[in-house]
Amino acid sequence: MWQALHVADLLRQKGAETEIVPMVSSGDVDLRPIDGKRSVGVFTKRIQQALLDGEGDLAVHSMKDLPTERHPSLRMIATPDRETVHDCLVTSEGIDLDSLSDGARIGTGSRRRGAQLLRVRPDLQILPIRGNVQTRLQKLEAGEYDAIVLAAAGLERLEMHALPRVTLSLDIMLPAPGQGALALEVRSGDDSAIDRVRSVNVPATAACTVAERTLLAALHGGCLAPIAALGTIDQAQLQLQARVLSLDGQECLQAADQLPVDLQGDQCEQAAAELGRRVAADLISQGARTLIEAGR
Ligand SMILES: NCc1[nH]cc(CCC(=O)O)c1CC(=O)O
Repeated sequence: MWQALHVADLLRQKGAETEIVPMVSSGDVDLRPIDGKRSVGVFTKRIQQALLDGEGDLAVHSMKDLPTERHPSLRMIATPDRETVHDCLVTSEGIDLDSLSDGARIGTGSRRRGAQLLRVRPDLQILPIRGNVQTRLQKLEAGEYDAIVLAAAGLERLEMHALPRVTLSLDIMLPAPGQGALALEVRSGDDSAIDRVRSVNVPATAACTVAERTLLAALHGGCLAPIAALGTIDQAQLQLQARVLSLDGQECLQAADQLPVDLQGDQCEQAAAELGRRVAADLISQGARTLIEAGR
């Protein structure tokens, strides 16, 4: 809801009025453990169906929840400003990773988060957790876990500034492709929506996230694999760093590369995609496919 209202606000600044159509996704209500096929697209499918059925004209997704395989009748056409990309450790005391007791119970259903934590703290117990941010916080509070890992973006959007949490550094926890960014999707061919929605696109965010998502797609990992990637722009250079891990964190392949981009140019997203493919190829040459297969 926050994200939809935010996009409505951005569109209003560009002179376009909108109406919010609230919806509950299965990711909000299905609390069963994460499982291969069933868990792909749980936060986005319901909303995409509403677009296809004409219940709405614009879908607002968390980009990291949106599978990379595109629907033939839908188009992701804009990526507004990005929130913080980091993950953070949430505990009742606000302690850091080093201060967690030996064998502490960590709630995360994300293989990417679990593997990166185990890489630096092999003693931790990684336990499944599901639901939206509020549900996960309730489970922490109830004592089911000693800590949980959440995206800073979600907490900042929900204005949970008082929540005891520490930011995990990028050396320890590289984010999911698209983390902190929004994906705006419309029906392909809906030219009036496309024109208006394009006006809130931020080219720098689009370039970074295209690189991250192209890498993810090239690895055929799907959104559940232990794959982390982050694109950044510094002095007209687009940089992409990425990691593929074994589930126990004992193996960790890393790659990074960069190329010059012209954010005003119309070739920018193609260049970003090229960078994503290049970094993916590097990881594949190091054996990423085997790690990803083993982690299924
Ligand atoms: N999988 C749920 C989800 N989807 C997007 C966010 C956070 C906001 C974002 O990354 O854009 C979250 C919660 C979390 O991972 O902590």
